[in-house]
Amino acid sequence: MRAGRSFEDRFPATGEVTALVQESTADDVDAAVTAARKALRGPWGRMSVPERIAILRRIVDEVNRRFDDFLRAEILDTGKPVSLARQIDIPRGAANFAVFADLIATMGTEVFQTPTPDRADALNYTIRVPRGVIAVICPWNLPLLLMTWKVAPALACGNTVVVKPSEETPATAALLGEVMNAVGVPPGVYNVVHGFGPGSAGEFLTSHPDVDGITFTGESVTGEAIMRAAATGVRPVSLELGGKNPGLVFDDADLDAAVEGLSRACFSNTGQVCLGTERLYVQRGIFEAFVERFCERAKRFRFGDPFSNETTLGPLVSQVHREKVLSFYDMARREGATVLVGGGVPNVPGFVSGYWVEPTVWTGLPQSSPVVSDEIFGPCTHVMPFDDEDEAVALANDTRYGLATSIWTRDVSRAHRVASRIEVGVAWINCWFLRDLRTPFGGAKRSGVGREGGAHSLEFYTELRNICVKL
Ligand SMILES: NC(=O)c1ccc[n+]([C@@H]2O[C@H](COP(=O)([O-])OP(=O)(O)OC[C@H]3O[C@@H](n4cnc5c(N)ncnc54)[C@H](O)[C@@H]3O)[C@@H](O)[C@H]2O)c1
Ligand SMILES: O=C/C=C/C=C(\O)C(=O)O
Repeated sequence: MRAGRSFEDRFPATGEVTALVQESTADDVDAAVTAARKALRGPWGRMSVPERIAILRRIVDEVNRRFDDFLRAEILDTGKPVSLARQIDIPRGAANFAVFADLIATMGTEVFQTPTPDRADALNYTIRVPRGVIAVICPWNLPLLLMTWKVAPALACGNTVVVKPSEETPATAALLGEVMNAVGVPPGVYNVVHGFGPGSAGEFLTSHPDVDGITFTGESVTGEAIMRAAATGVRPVSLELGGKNPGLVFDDADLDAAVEGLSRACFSNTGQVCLGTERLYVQRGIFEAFVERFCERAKRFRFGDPFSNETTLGPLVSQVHREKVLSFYDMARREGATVLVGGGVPNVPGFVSGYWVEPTVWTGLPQSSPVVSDEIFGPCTHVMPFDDEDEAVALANDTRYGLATSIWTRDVSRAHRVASRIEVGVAWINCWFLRDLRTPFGGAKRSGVGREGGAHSLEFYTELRNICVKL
């Protein structure tokens, strides 16, 4: 790192500055990309697949050995409760490397025997080669999980990476660098640059001509900017973007399970999950009963010290994000919503300057309200009744986004029928965020481009080369 500006990293539960982070300059980004290119041509590029797999497995072990360091860093950056980070963020950070080590160990490619006029035939076979230097641009909501979700398949496939974590959550990407060094990942394979988007490290990286592909998770408008940057030089992108995900509850659903599952979908990680639910549609016959129980459940979340096991809901990630979420809380009120739960800022003793907001449930708004159509990314949801299946599907699909849905019914036929009609990349039936990392993951419509997960990740992280040999 050379001289440049620095920026503050804050603990969202108190607003206290926990670190000063050096902002990478255009020269730093260039040095990182150059190092990544050089590493491709060095020992990493010549390494056999079993050797790479062995390194990936050592990464898993080292992340697990330093579990508590990762846990603490992630909590200080995000403010999320320790119970959540211990169960989801850090284990998944390690698991991502294990899954792609397994995948790459067993992947085959296709072969065709092609008839020729002399009847000797030809063989067409396909090999996968690394795409090259991959830029990995990450959001702040699940920093380690979403970063390793991209870095693991990139490295498994033999690429090198330059990672730009979110400016809100820089710590675990830096810690992972220590892990890479400790387990013998060659220099230049995993690089981290820090900073913001426009006019900073994000833009420097995505517009760098020696980057071969860009994988991004974040907001849809940022995805558009990144796609424009990628157009220069015709670089491929993989985009996992925003959502306004619908949850559907039919009148034959297991109500207890639906209330529990959807309360996680709406509120866990303080609503800052791209797959989370911000629109609930409930069949009219059970509307009152569902809403009553759902609101009761929403009131049971406990704010407090993110490091305490008792805490089930943390603050939002930043003051700026809190202003955005609260502006939607105001708008809902102005537009005449009935506020069933929350709608404001809680008093959290000992943490009064943290970025807290209450879990919030509204009814009574039309589909056209921005509260019902725009991604808020907070612990809030609007609930609306529907009469039949066709109406539920139409309401669910009435959106620019298409990331995920969660459907609750005991009617097996209906469950499959509805899931296949909702325009999303990921449909869950009687569950939410039940992830099998071998499955395709991504969004339809404005929620993204491409799919990552299992073998689907290879579509982005490798280039296919077809070889035709005349026999
Ligand atoms: N589909 C998914 O898998 C998924 C997963 C998690 C989050 N998200 C989405 O992410 C959003 C929340 O995350 P966020 O606020 O960090 O997103 P964001 O788009 O504001 O920022 C994401 C990253 O992009 C960088 N960036 C911003 N502008 C850039 C530019 N012009 N060029 C290059 N880089 C730039 C940021 O610095 C950050 O690292 C929500 O919209 C959420 O739905 C989607
Ligand atoms: O906020 C979005 C959460 C995305 C989750 C994943 O990408 C995953 O589970 O791999």
